[in-house]
Amino acid sequence: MQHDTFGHEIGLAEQWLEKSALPLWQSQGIDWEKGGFFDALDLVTGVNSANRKRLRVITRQIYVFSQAAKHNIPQAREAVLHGIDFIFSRARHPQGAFLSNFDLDGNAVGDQRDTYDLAFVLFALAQAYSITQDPKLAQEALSLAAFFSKVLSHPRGGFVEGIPAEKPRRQNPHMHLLEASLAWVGCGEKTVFPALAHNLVDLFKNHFFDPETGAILEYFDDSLGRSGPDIREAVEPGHLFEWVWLLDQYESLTGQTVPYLDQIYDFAHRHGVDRKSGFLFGEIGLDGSLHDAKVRLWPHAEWLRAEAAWKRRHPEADPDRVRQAFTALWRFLETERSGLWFEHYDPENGGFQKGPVPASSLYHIVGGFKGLKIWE
Ligand SMILES: O=P(O)(O)OC[C@H]1O[C@@H](O)[C@@H](O)[C@@H](O)[C@@H]1O
Repeated sequence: MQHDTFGHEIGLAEQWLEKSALPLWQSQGIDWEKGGFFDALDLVTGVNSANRKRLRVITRQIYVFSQAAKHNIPQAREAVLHGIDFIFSRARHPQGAFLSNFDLDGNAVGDQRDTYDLAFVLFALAQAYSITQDPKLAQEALSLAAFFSKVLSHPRGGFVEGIPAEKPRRQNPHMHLLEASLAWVGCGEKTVFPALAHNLVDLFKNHFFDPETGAILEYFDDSLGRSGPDIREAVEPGHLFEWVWLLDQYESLTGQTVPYLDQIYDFAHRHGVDRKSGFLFGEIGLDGSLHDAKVRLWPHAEWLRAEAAWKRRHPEADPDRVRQAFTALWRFLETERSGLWFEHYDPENGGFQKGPVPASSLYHIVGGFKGLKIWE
């Protein structure tokens, strides 16, 4: 039915990406001279406003430009190779894996190897592999996966937070590791990554997911339980939708069924959406109570791709749910300079906050829009 194909939204998304965001982030967001990508652009001038570089952003921008390269956007492939070059030449740690933080010149700052960021390295390698088929990228991914299992795995299940291993343990790095594993499954890897994906979904089922409510908890103790004074009972609606999308991907890539997906989607809708503003809440409790109404852009991009996946799973579902999520995301993009965005919304403090525009969110926006099947 034409009415449900979201042609209007797809048109807006493609136009925003191709005419505004990608040209701007290509000209202002890549440090061709000193390597890597800039961490944030100024909301008004559109030039770099950060004094650091981060592995997280380098890897996420590799995803953005890989998607753009598949759509033949000029210089996108070069941007991907530029990012990969930074990871291999500047970020490699002598004892294995990759460092997280750098100064503007690309010199390492500190010694941290962060599990969340390393999951994104695996993800970025898959993205670059999908456009180059370079076997070196697959070898690097397999050796990083071996580092995960030999060095980062936690004796009580899952993975430590990094080296050094911070507390509390979180579902978040595991979620992104599942995303990375599925990206490699999508590239045709048949042994290491399908097994890792199954292992992570088991972990999800046994620890992160709360079967009584349909919620997903964020923080855990050493045994991935929830006891101890430091373990906050927090649920992030953005992550609920992110898991809906990921578990849908897991089902279609592995053929396994995930019976509790509907429960998560229902919990997210029942408690995660602020009916007054039309945005998601930043954080809620296990009982659905409001913890924090302040919210970032990225949860809305995850909301959009979850709704788009949901509509494909349930063709009879109300298409307005997809439009509602699109509208929420779109409102973050309505800045004076198209291609930039407001990152923070605070309903108690004047709505959108006019701060620096973090590069880390472009990955979410592209992912959200791709959920609508743009560029296909
Ligand atoms: O490092 P920044 O830019 O804050 O991004 C980090 C944030 O990214 C998002 O994708 C989510 O995974 C959040 O849970 C995370 O806190």
